[in-house]
Order: sequence, then C-alpha cells, then structure tokens
Amino acid sequence: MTQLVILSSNIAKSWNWLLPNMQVRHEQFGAWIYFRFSLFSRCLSTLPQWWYEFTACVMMIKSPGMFWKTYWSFSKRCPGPIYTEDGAQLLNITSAIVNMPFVTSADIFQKEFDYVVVGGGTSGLTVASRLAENLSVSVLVLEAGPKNLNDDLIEIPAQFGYTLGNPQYDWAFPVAKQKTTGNKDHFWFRGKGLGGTSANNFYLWSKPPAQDVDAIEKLGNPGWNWAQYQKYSMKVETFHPPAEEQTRAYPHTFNPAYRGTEGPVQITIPPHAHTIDKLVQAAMLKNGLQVIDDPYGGNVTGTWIASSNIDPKTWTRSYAANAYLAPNIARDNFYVLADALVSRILLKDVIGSEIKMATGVEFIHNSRKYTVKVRKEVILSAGTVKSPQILEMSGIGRPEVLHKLGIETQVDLPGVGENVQEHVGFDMVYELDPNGGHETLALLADPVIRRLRSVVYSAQGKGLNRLGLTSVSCFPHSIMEENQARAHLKQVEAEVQERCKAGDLPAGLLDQLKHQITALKDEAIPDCEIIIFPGVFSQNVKPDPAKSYITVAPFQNHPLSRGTIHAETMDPFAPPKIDPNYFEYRSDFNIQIQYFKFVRQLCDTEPLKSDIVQELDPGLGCKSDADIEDFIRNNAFGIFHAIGSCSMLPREKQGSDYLLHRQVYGTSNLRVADISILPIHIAAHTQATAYMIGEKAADLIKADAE
Ligand SMILES: Cc1cc2nc3c(=O)[nH]c(=O)nc-3n(C[C@H](O)[C@H](O)[C@H](O)COP(=O)(O)OP(=O)(O)OC[C@H]3O[C@@H](n4cnc5c(N)ncnc54)[C@H](O)[C@@H]3O)c2cc1C
Repeated sequence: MTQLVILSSNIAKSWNWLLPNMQVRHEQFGAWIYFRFSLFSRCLSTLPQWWYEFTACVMMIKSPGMFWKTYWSFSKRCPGPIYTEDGAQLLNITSAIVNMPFVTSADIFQKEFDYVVVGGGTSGLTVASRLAENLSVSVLVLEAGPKNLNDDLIEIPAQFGYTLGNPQYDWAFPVAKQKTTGNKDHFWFRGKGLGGTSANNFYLWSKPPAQDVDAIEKLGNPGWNWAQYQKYSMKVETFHPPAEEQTRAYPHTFNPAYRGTEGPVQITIPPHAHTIDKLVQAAMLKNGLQVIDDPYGGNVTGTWIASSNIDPKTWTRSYAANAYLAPNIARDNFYVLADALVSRILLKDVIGSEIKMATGVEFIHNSRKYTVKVRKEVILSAGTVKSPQILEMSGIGRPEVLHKLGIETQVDLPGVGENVQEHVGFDMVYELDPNGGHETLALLADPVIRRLRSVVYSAQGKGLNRLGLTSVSCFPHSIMEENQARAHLKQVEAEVQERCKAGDLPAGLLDQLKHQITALKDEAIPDCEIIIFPGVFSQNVKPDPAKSYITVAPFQNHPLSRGTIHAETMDPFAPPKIDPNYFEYRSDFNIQIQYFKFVRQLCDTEPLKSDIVQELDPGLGCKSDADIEDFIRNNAFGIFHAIGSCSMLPREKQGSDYLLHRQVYGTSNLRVADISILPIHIAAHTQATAYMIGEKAADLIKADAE
C-alpha cells in the first residue's frame, strides 16, 4: 500500500500534465455514473427523466454509499448500451464479452495445455486466438492485470491518457534517472489487463516504411520484409472507408490495395476531423513536404491523415480484447486467466543436448503460487519491459545479471534485456485563435461546455469523443535545413567511428548503426515524425476550458542510443530496472534542437500562423540555443514505443530470439512474440506491428507443429 502511495505521488510529480486530464476524468466519471443511474431508473418505469435525474442527484449527495452500491450492482448485472450525457449511444456491449467463460486458478492448476501464452496484450491475444482456431489444441493465456472488459475508460475514444498511472490499467514502470534529461523522474506507461497496451494507447493506426522492415531482414532475419509484413498486417485489420460527408469536409484519400478487409481490428478515419489538420498540412507543404494519399503501403514520407482503430459501428476503441479475444473465447479449447502474474518459465534439460525444454509456467494468483504444464510451446508476450525480466528470472540471459539474481544460468544469452530503443521527443503547446472554430480536447474539461457541446455534436452525429490523433508528418532531416542535416550526418558518422575505434560497441550493434547511417542518407526514409495532439499534452500548461490548443510533438524515428532492461531481484512484483540511456549519443540530442526550430518555423507558416494566438510552452522567452537545450533536457520523454529488449538477431550478434525459424536460442519450445523482438527501430507507432507479430508468430507456430 505504502509503495502504491509513493508511486502515485511520484507519478503525479513527474507527470503533472496528466493532472488536468485526471480532473476531467473524475468529472466525467461522475457524469457517467449520474447518467447511467438515470438510465437505470428509466429502465424501471416511465416517469419523466428529470425525476430520476433529480432522485439520482439527491441520492448521490445524501447517501453516496447507497448510490455507489446501486450503481455497481446494476452496472455489473445489467450491461447494455451506454450513452453520452446527451443520449448519443457510445457503447454497445455484447453479451459475449460480459459472459466470457474465464477460468479460475483451480480449473487450471497443474493441468496441461498445448500452448501457454504469457501476457494477454496486443500480440499475446492475437497469437493465442489464432492458435485456438485449431480446435484440437488447448491454449491458455495468463494475464497479470485484471480483465478490465466493457470499461468506458478504455472503450470511449478521446480520453487520451486517462488510464495512465492508474494501477488498475497501467504498470507505470519507473525509469532510472537520466543525467541527460535533468535526472528527473520518468515513467514508462504500459497497459495492464486484457488487451495490454492496446487498451490504453492513443489508437493511432500506423505502419512503417518498407525500407525499415526490409532492414530487419538484412540484419539476419530471412523472410522479415515488407511483403511479409503487409501480408500479416492486412490480416489484422478491416478498414472502413470514411463516409461521403466526411470526405466532403476533408479531402480524405486512401488506397484499398493497402487496406485489409477481413481482420478483427476495426480501422477507420475518425469522423470528427480536427479543423487544424488542414492548416497543418498546408503549412507542411510550404515547408517542403508532400501529401501522401495512403501511408499504409510502405511509404510514409510526407504529411498525411492517420486512421484510428475505432469501430465505426459503435464508435468505440477496437483493441485486442474485443477484436481478438471476445469473438473466440467461447471456444472450448481457449482458456484465459486474468490477475495471474507469471514469475518464471519452468525448464528442464533435453537429455544428450544443451537445449532446454519449457515444461510449464509458474504464476501468482490471489497471492498464491501455481504452476501449469505445457505440452507444446510457451509463448512469451509480456511486452518490452516484462518479457526480458521473465526470461532472466527463468535463468535465460546475461550470466552477470543472472548471477546477481542468485540463479543458475540455464541459457547464456547476453542479448536479453539489451539493445533497447525508444522514440524520444518533446511537446510544444500553442493556443489557437478563438475565432478559428477549432474545438480541441480542452473544451471537455468544463462539464457545462461539455454538455452543451455534446448536444450540438449529437445533432450533427459528431463529437469530440470521436476524435483521434490524425495529423502526422514524417520527413528526412534534409527538409528542415540542408546544412544542419549534413552536419548531423557527419556527427553521427564520427560518433559511430569513435565508438568503433574504442571497441565500445557490443557484437552486432555496428551492423545496426550502419543501417541507420544508410537510412539517414536516404531521402525516401523519414528521420523525424511530428504529430499534432488536439489539446494540451504537456506538464507545463494548465488548459483553460474556454480555449483551444494544439500540442506539436516531434520525435526521432531512428535514435542511435541503446538502453537496457534487466531484472534486479527474483521478486516478480518488482519492476525490472529500465535504463533507456536517452541521448547516449550527442547527435541524438543535437538533432532535437533542430526539431524545436522546425516546429517554430512551421507554426510561423501560413495558413497555420494566422490561427495561432501564441506559443505557450515553452513560450517565446526560450530563444537561444542554450535555452532550447535546457527546455529539451527538462521536457524530453520516451513516447511509449520501446522495442529491442528481446531482439530478433543472430545469436552471435546479441540476439535473444529467432522467431522466424526457431525458438529462443538454447530452448526447444519457447518463443517471444511481442514488440520486444524488433531489433531496430521503425518510423512508426508500434501497435500495428505488435498485432502483426502476433499473426506471424501464430502462423509459424502452426507450421512448425505440422
Ligand atoms: C500511452 C501509450 C500510447 C500509445 N499510443 C500508440 C498509438 O497511438 N499507436 C500505436 O501504434 N502505438 C501506440 N503505443 C504503443 C503500442 O500500443 C505498444 O507498442 C503495443 O501495444 C505493445 O504490444 P505488446 O504486445 O508488445 O505489449 P502489451 O500490449 O503491453 O502486452 C503485454 C501484456 O503482458 C502482460 N504482462 C506483463 N507481465 C506479465 C507477467 N509477468 N505475467 C502475465 N502477464 C504479464 C501485460 O499486463 C500486458 O497485458 C502507445 C503506447 C502507450 C504506452
């Protein structure tokens, strides 16, 4: 408990920007309860609505205990459509998801399953549900977090960040203090519960450029190329084209050849187009970018409107739990246990070889330790932070790390927990012209405005709750300033050479860095991405609900810096030590200064310029290079896309996993299938790739079984 309080207060200190959101959340939550209650009342009789709303208010004030009790028991027993304050239907909960036949620990204790999947997140639920298509095998998913199903905070869009830092939904992993970012407290938010991070991410649908995927193949992973990526990725999605009226309001373009039509995850272009997007795009064009008609075909270099994983039938988040798990859970061969924290994988020697075989998994549920046995394979899908920790606690990893943990080395695999790469960037906040008609998320902070606006939106079939992160621009550094781009490339080459000479580079890293240098020289591959957040996403600005804002967030696509994630104790509840090593290379830091200047230049370009009243964060007082450096140092953060901790690489090049061919090195039936296996970073947000990894892993496992 004490730990929880300390953690919450630390998060609050370092993530002040969340506080306005959290306030909104509580207000909104109150409104939901109030509305749900009145809806409940309405189910029972035909008295006028105001009477029930009045009764609900009196009850809430006079007898909050009774109110909550009624609310909870009702909401648990009587799932149904959920409405916004104005009555627009947002959620339509299917009975399938509510009545899912989950198992208990007693059902599975010491039982044997063909496949055990560790982690019911983005990749984990994908691989598990595909494996369970074969009714002759049994599949068990063990998820550390709660079910969190049928939950408004997850399913209703536009609540960006509302679940972050909340232990019911989020791990909020502490990060080792970084000298290069002012020794501040940092946290890595990651989803906890069914759906994993697909349940608490910002539902921007994004795929990498073809060259980034092909680079993974060149690093020693045959078959890991764009054609394969696209094949599996399209299997994940069903794209719903924008409605005609949407296309009239905004010139959306897309190419059906690049879009899946039969996958479980529902993708669409959010119907509430953000008015600023057009202006940003026009300003980007003046700064040398081109519009991309469809960024899902292997070319993302330019400015474009992103799709979101929102289901247009219900306008709710489409994510791993409702897309992959819900439609399949009724299968007799599919078992899921939530609140089951896996502590280690049980291994035994394969007689006559050095290979280890996974015989089962140990987990903790309701404070008790259990084991399950596995017949065929264990699939580790616990994400970038937890997958290496579980491997290490099972005796697989760097001998010195295992030695510190006090356990015997089962497989000497120095790549585990190394090669961690994260997209790093910062936020700049601008206040928009009140006469520009821009409605941004700050408006939702005021309950009165929220109610008034929602009535208007409802009449038009729109609403801020149907907004996504849509404005994306990806570009090579040369767009910003040719000379600076050249200087950056020179510095990168010099730094890599210096490390090489000093013998500082671990095996295999030089290959990766060489690829990165080639990518930097290639104008078709982006080096920087800028996204526009429709509101305030910064710890430094408290939004005024009567105003509208944008946050402009640039980040580096392919940083040189490499971090580590290692277990520090054998306590499975303790987080591993995350050391992202932000700005290990000076060039990674210096280029951020150019991003800062480019954002200012962009916001000073018409037609965007005229709709901006002022820069609020950091504000024009931040002028000199030293000021800018200071700002970046104090505000840079990892933007939630860490990869690499179980890199898919040849063993002699610090690889942990060789997913495409066989299992984790030194084992006969253990694989990692989550975003941690990417050996080199991609110019994309990572969820579509995590799903794609799940799809591909399932196919490989099925093929191997045959
Ligand atoms: C705040 C935020 C916003 C983001 N926004 C976007 C976005 O808009 N677009 C995008 O493309 N990407 C986004 N991402 C990134 C993307 O969502 C993730 O990279 C991706 O979902 C990771 O998938 P995964 O399967 O590797 O891990 P996860 O989905 O995190 O799954 C890991 C699962 O394992 C479980 N687990 C962990 N340890 C154990 C254990 N010991 N025992 C049992 N279970 C365990 C976890 O609880 C979790 O459910 C965002 C990420 C964050 C944090």
